[in-house]
Amino acid sequence: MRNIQTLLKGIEFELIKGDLNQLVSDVQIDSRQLTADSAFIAIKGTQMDAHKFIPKAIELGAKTIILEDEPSDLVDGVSYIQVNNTSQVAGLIASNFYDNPSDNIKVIAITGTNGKTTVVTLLQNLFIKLGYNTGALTTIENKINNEVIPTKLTTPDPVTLQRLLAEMVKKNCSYCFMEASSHAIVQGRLSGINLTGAIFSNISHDHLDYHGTMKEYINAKKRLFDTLPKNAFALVNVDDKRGPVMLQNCKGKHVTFGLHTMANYKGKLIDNTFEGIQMDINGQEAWFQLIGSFNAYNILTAYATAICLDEEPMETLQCLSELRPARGRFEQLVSKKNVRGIIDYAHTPDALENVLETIKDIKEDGENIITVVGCGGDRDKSKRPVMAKTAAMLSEKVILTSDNPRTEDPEVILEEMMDGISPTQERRTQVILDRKEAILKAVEMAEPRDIILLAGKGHETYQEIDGVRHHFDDKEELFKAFHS
Ligand SMILES: CC(=O)N[C@H]1[C@@H](OP(=O)(O)OP(=O)(O)OC[C@H]2O[C@@H](n3ccc(=O)[nH]c3=O)[C@H](O)[C@@H]2O)O[C@H](CO)[C@@H](O)[C@@H]1O[C@H](C)C(=O)N[C@@H](C)C(=O)N[C@H](CCC(=O)O)C(=O)O
Ligand SMILES: Nc1ncnc2c1ncn2[C@@H]1O[C@H](COP(=O)(O)OP(=O)(O)OP(=O)(O)O)[C@@H](O)[C@H]1O
Ligand SMILES: N[C@H](CCC[C@H](N)C(=O)O)C(=O)O
Ligand SMILES: [Mg+2]
Repeated sequence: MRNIQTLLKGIEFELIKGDLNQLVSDVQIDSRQLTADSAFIAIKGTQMDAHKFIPKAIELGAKTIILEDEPSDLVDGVSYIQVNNTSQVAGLIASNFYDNPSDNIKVIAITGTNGKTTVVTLLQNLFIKLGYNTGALTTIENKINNEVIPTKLTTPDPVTLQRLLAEMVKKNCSYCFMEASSHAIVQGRLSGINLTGAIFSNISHDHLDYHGTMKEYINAKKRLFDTLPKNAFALVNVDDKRGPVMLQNCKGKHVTFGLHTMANYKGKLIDNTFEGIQMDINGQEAWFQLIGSFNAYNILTAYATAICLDEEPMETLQCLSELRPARGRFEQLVSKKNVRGIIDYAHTPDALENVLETIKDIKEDGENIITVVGCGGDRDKSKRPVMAKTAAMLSEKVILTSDNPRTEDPEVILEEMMDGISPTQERRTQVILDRKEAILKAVEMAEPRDIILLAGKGHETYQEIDGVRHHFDDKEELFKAFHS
């Protein structure tokens, strides 16, 4: 139990009614999770205004309400605290409730359109190898050492995030590596975290449905660096023209990496094969088990981060070279007929282009690429024709199929993808709505040595249709198709 005064440390507020010495048993932003004597933070979200749940919250036992708008009825025995922006202070309140966990664990957050999960996974596995208890918050799952905690978000909500950090501190973790999605940064899910470092991977077309314009999307990512403390490091990719933009108003220690630009950490891709990549990092050559030229960036990022955290260069390289890729990122299966299947989470135009370019670089003449791809519903519609066009430009054959339609009509999503296909490409493009059928068709069409790319769903083990997640796993379907 903590008293309200402790929870509000460092926050501007007004006590409308009640007692600041009141004890709080828990903090929640979701009225459905409330228990007796908890504090409810009413957030104005994108779908609804949680102020309407305040009466329900009190009924369920909330004794403290943190809000923006004063309600007409004030209930006796309940403390009402008014703040400017509940969404932005939720993390601070939760941090105070959990005893400011990020003062006792080094938290490093990575933002960028692509590569976050890969880098966080590399870093967690690297630091475990280096002997540390380490946590990781990723799109795939949250982890405390090897313990898996399932998640539905890339960056947890602000209260869950602080609770997870507190759990990591309890389990003696020295580090937490986490993804900071642009949604999370804008919604203040990271507030209350005292960051040790922030990383920028890259930025390209995504999430314009949410941010509106590329400028706003870039600004969202930049906010992570604008608010970084002086003693933290800011590690940015200077091959991306937005890398230097991230550093413009950043008080932290500026550190750069790149493959093509002068940087503190300089990498060079030497060889790129279906088994791995050979690269030079600051004058030292090493072999890595991740595939694809874009992974040279992810490896360089993990290396640079480790050195920023005072690890020894040779030991770091040695451990990195032993690591496997994250689930659903360029995972390969080869059939008896010698068809290569690749499962990859490319769900943005840039990722799809990178992964296809890399396959083209590695493959031999005469080997055809068959790409199976869809686009998610309730997500940036403007990606749809671009991703279809990219697939058609860089593959011999394309099957457009369903991804996670969520609340949208998958036929409409496919029509919007088809808008990106030119009349000449149409002859090499098929539309098969059922993803399982699409995968079967690709396998049926493939000749020995052809390459099938299943893009967009990577590690996901579900297909979300009308709000319901049905079991679906690209890797499982490909395996079955290869053996049927
Ligand atoms: C668009 C978006 O980002 N939405 C996130 C946001 O919810 P919201 O602002 O829309 O909330 P809302 O549904 O309007 O509800 C407002 C408030 O009412 C509360 N509520 C709601 C119902 C109820 O009965 N009682 C109650 O108290 C909710 O807990 C919330 O605090 O804040 C919630 C808590 O943090 C998130 O769960 C929710 O993620 C939704 C499910 C989502 O799909 N988000 C995606 C777009 C997302 O965040 N993606 C990024 C990754 C993108 C990437 O990897 O590229 C991520 O970080 O996962
Ligand atoms: N550094 C990179 N640059 C460009 N593309 C990349 C990079 N790393 C990975 N990719 C591509 O992006 C896909 C997603 O990678 P990853 O899951 O690591 O990114 P993410 O940033 O975590 O994505 P999300 O926004 O879904 O959390 C990969 O499957 C690959 O196709
Ligand atoms: N984190 C990304 C994942 C997209 C994955 C793709 N399979 C889709 O459903 O669109 C998002 O929420 O936009
Ligand atoms: Mg991710």
